[in-house]
Amino acid sequence: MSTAGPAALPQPVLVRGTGLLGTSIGLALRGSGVEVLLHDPSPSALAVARDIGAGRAVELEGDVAGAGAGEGTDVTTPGTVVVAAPPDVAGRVAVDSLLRWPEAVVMDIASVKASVQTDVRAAVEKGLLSAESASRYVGTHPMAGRERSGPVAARGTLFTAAPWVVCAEPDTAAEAVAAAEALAALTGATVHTMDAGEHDASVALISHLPQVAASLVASRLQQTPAASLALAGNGLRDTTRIAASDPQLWVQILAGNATRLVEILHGVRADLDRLIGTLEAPDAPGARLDIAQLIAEGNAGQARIPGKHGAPPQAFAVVTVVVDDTPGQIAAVLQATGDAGVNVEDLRMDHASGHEVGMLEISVLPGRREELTAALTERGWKVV
Ligand SMILES: NC(=O)C1=CN([C@@H]2O[C@H](COP(=O)(O)OP(=O)(O)OC[C@H]3O[C@@H](n4cnc5c(N)ncnc54)[C@H](O)[C@@H]3O)[C@@H](O)[C@H]2O)C=CC1
Ligand SMILES: O=C(O)C(=O)Cc1ccc(O)cc1
Repeated sequence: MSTAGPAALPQPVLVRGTGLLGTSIGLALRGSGVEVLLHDPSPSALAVARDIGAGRAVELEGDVAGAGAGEGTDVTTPGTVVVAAPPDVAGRVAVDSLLRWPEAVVMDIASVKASVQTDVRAAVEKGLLSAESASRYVGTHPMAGRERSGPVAARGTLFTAAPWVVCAEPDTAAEAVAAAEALAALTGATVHTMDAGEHDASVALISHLPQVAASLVASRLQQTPAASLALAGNGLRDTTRIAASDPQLWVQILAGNATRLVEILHGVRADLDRLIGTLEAPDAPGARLDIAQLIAEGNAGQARIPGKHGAPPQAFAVVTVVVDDTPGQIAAVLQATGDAGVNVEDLRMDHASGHEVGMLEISVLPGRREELTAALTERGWKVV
């Protein structure tokens, strides 16, 4: 857990790269009263970020192309630089920032950490940077995002209760670690400390494998007749949501962590080959047990995923209520739930295609299900 207070964040904070993440960081920091400067080589990305209130747009000295949307070359020296550029340029922008502002803490938020760290260390080896200068760099990664990119999709609440990894390496200055922890905490995130290698191995499994799996499943749907797709339920939606992600970003993420991901994919391939073999002869002795084992192993892995806010996994009971597809219905059900004194642990809405009704799924503590079902039924709601 972070111990750094807001004072540990040197201000102003300059965000370099005002896409989805950079603009969301700007919005979250502005919401906490932090002074934020913005820069992006794309004039439109910069102007949108500025216009939605993520900070003050600036132009950088020596940026010959000039972003054009800044309010003149900035003379303010940033106390902290957040590099929120795409992964394949994040290292270069981090080194450039360390050189430009010799006192500033420089952090990046790229999805893969070892490659950015390598770029910073290479600059030291080439004599471009002193080891002391490089110690002002700290790699970080907020584990929050969206399937969409660009500043228009940005949200100041994106990081609320999300994990934010801070890679404290032996050669990272304590003030840089403290600044990163303070920034993450100011956005509402929860700090997790690990080194870059441990981070990259972790995200290969918890982020990069799910992306590949979602893309592989969703790619099967390209030629599927509309009549079949009309039957789709939450299973398909849950397993393919992130298949809508930006290909340009994911090319860089997967290529940047390829070695670690390939190791995991070999394991997946072995399991897949075994499943295919089993299903080719489903009546062979032991085949049913093999299938049951696969599903049970999935149960065991799924049960280990922590709940919201990093809480231990918890099974909630779900109360499903049929609501008309008209304004105010969800609010009315939630009001009735509150009146019954039952806390909503989670909520989702499901629409049956071709029907004017929706299914509101209210997750509650298992011991409260009967009570809520009775209370809602008594108030005239249809609980299924
Ligand atoms: N999209 C996601 O869900 C998450 C992304 N990240 C990381 O955040 C970073 C930004 O990703 P997004 O905001 O999603 O991408 P994005 O595509 O929405 O924004 C990237 C921005 O960087 C700008 N840019 C390009 N070259 C630049 C340079 N040399 N200097 C400064 N800015 C430059 C682009 O013009 C663009 O506005 C990436 O490193 C990504 O790995 C981290 C967590 C989640
Ligand atoms: O939408 C989701 O569930 C994600 O997992 C988004 C995401 C994408 C890239 C990252 O580096 C971190 C998080």
